[in-house]
Amino acid sequence: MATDQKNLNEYSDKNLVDISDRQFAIVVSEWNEEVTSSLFEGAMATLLKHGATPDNIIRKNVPGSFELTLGAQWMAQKATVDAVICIGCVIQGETRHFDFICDAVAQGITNVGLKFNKPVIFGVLTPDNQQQALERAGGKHGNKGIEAAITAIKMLGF
Ligand SMILES: Nc1c(NC[C@H](O)[C@H](O)[C@H](O)CO)[nH]c(=O)[nH]c1=O
Ligand SMILES: CC(=O)[C@@H](O)COP(=O)(O)O
Repeated sequence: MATDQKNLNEYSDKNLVDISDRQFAIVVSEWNEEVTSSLFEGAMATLLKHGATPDNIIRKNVPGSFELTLGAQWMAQKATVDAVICIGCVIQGETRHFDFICDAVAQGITNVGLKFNKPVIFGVLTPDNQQQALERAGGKHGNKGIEAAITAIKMLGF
C-alpha cells in the first residue's frame, strides 16, 4: 500500500513487548537536517511512549545516508544495543547519484541486521522532492520515524 493511502503514524499497539530494559541506537543522517530531525523526534517520542528510558536511547549522527550503514554497524556490534534505527532522507537530484545511495543504504542496512542478528530498521525517506519528504516527516502522511520505532519494537517481540 503506498504511503498516500496509509498514515505512517497509524499502527496497532497491542501485545507490544516490554522495552523498559532494552537499549536502542538511533543513527541520524545530517543531510536534509530539517527532515531528519523531525524523523528522529518521531522515533524518540515513540520509543519513550512505549516504555523505553532516555538513558537507553543512544543518538549518533553521520554526515549522509550513505554513512548510515557503517554507523549502524558500529552500533549493532555493541552487545548492549538491542536494536538500531537508521534515519535519513535521500532526495532525488539531477543525476543517478540518488539511485546509488538508496541502493547502497538499503542493502547495507539489511546486511548489518543479518550480520549481527538484531533489528536494524530502514527509516530512510527516498522522495522525489522536499515536499514529499516533509509530508512523511510529520506532515499529512505522518512521520516515518514513528513507523521505524514501532517496527523496532515489534521486531524485538518476534
Ligand atoms: N544527496 C544526499 C546525500 N548525499 C551524501 C551521501 O549520503 C554521502 O554522505 C556522500 O556521498 C559521501 O559519502 N545524502 C543524503 O542523506 N541525502 C541526500 O539527498
Ligand atoms: C541524492 C543526491 O546525492 C543528490 O542530492 C545529488 O544531486 P545531483 O544528482 O543533482 O548531483
